[in-house]
Amino acid sequence: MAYCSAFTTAMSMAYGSSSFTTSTTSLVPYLPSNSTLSMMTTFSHLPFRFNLRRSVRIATASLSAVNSPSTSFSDSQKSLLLEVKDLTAVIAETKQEILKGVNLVVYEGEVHAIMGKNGSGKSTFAKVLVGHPDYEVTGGSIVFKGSDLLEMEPEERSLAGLFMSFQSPVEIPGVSNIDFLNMAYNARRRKLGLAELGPIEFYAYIFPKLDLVNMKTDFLNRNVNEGFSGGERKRNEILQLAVLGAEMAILDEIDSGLDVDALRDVAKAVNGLLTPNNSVLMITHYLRLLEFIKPSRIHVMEDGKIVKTGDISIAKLLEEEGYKAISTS
Ligand SMILES: Nc1ncnc2c1ncn2[C@@H]1O[C@H](COP(=O)(O)OP(=O)(O)OP(=O)(O)O)[C@@H](O)[C@H]1O
Repeated sequence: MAYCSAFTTAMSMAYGSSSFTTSTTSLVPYLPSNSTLSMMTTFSHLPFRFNLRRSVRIATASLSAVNSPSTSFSDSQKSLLLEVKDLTAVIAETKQEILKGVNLVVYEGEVHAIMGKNGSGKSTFAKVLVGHPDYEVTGGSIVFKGSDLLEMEPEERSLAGLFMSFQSPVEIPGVSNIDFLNMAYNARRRKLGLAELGPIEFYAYIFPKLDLVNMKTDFLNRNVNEGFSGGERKRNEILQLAVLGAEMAILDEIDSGLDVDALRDVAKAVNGLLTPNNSVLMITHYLRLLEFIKPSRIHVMEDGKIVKTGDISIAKLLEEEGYKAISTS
């Protein structure tokens, strides 16, 4: 399937010089277009190509769940959110197979954790879910909210409610955090037919969310991720999630590089964002995160496949005995 190359080609042909190259940041699909940002911005070391104006147009629909009021529900009312069947994928450039038949089912309101040795394919799986162009899907299916995710461009996937926090969030020089979030949030409001929030109203909206991730207000005036420590970047990712929302948040090692207080803050923030209607898929190496954000299911990935699924006891076993305790090879 030439999904990724089709994506890259389509973006280049359709948007040519007004597109820009940026990285795998979770906010890329929400980038707004205004006088500050509509200039072409090039981060030449990074792979994704997106168009600012188009990104705004498509960023405006379904980022809703986190910001929607919660409703009470029981297990029998749960809806299927994500169904991955026999997913195989290769590195686009080398055709090396990384995912070798991943199966996963996630219902609304569930928290799933993926663990696994370094290099087992966890981040690749997450990136394939959001349509990263480094990978080509060669088989299997991904259904998200009843739609074929593989038929959607990366931006459409975020429109459909996927959010990904990457292991290494990127900097966006020259763009302040608050402007970035305000414009992205307003783009969504425009699409929903709601009045935009001016700077003061937006500040009132975002202020309690800063508390959620225990971030100082100074961070709003700093350029996106510029000079942020590893922990601050992670908090900033969760702030973005809190502002924009998602029906499925994919969090790739949000615990890496966090001190114990920051871990508690980030976990508390994620827990605060959970509703019966949205789900979290988190990749982690450590039990400590799972003690803060309680997963419904834990999956262990090995050599591009999920080889074991269970409850928190899996993480405890791994912590005590390492991967040899459950290795299939
Ligand atoms: N774009 C790429 N180019 C080359 N190799 C890649 C690429 N993406 C993934 N790989 C390789 O695929 C394998 C799986 O990588 P991946 O990042 O998915 O592992 P992971 O389970 O997330 O590892 P970790 O726990 O160390 O983060 C690794 O051997 C990695 O080097």
